[in-house]
Amino acid sequence: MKQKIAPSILSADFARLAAQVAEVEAGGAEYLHIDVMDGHFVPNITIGPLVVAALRPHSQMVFDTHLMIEHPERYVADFAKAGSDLITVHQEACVHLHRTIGQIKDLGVKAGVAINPATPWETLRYVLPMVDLVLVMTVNPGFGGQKFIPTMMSKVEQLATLRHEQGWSYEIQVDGGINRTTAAMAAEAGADVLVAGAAVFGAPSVREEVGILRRCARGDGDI
Ligand SMILES: O=C(CO)[C@@H](O)[C@H](O)COP(=O)(O)O
Repeated sequence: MKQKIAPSILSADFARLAAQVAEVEAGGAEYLHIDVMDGHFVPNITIGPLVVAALRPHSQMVFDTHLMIEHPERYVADFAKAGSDLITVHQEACVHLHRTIGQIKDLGVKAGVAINPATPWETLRYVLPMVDLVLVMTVNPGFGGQKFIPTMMSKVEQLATLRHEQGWSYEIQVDGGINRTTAAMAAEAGADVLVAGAAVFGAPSVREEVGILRRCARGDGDI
């Protein structure tokens, strides 16, 4: 299986954001992971729909918007209008998760659901048939450059098994601490989409690192 690579712009040089996005796209990244943080659900504050809309004309990648915000239902329409192709909300931030996922799909974009490290995947049991993506956080959300939590791989394995057994179609995404080593671990567990911030944007060649991570995920070594 060929894993998709989703560079996280959280670790990009924001003064050269469009150029950095172009570099990862030239490197073959399929998704652009856009981390939206509100200073409430997570301690950090990042960007809003204006930045998504500004980048949209510059890229053909799937705009994968990860909302780490409280009351995401208030903002999903703005992010869809700005050009997001996929909007992921946190289970922990949604009082009415089923309704919010339905709201995202009604906007004509793909819907994802994310879980923090302490959240069991079983909490998603009744929304798994309706989501396009499940994001298993492999760090506690809020910051780039944190250490991968390997025990999260059992969630990935169980979600992959359940998908197979039930004939569901969600992609499994991992996010946090993904590098040349952990990319292989996540792929082995069954992850389809690998988010990577520091590993991509901190690399000597941003463009080449996308392909290197993909090859590492496939077990082809770190060259
Ligand atoms: O959502 C988040 C952090 O909350 C991530 O998308 C990070 O941006 C990943 O960064 P690295 O751990 O790959 O540096």
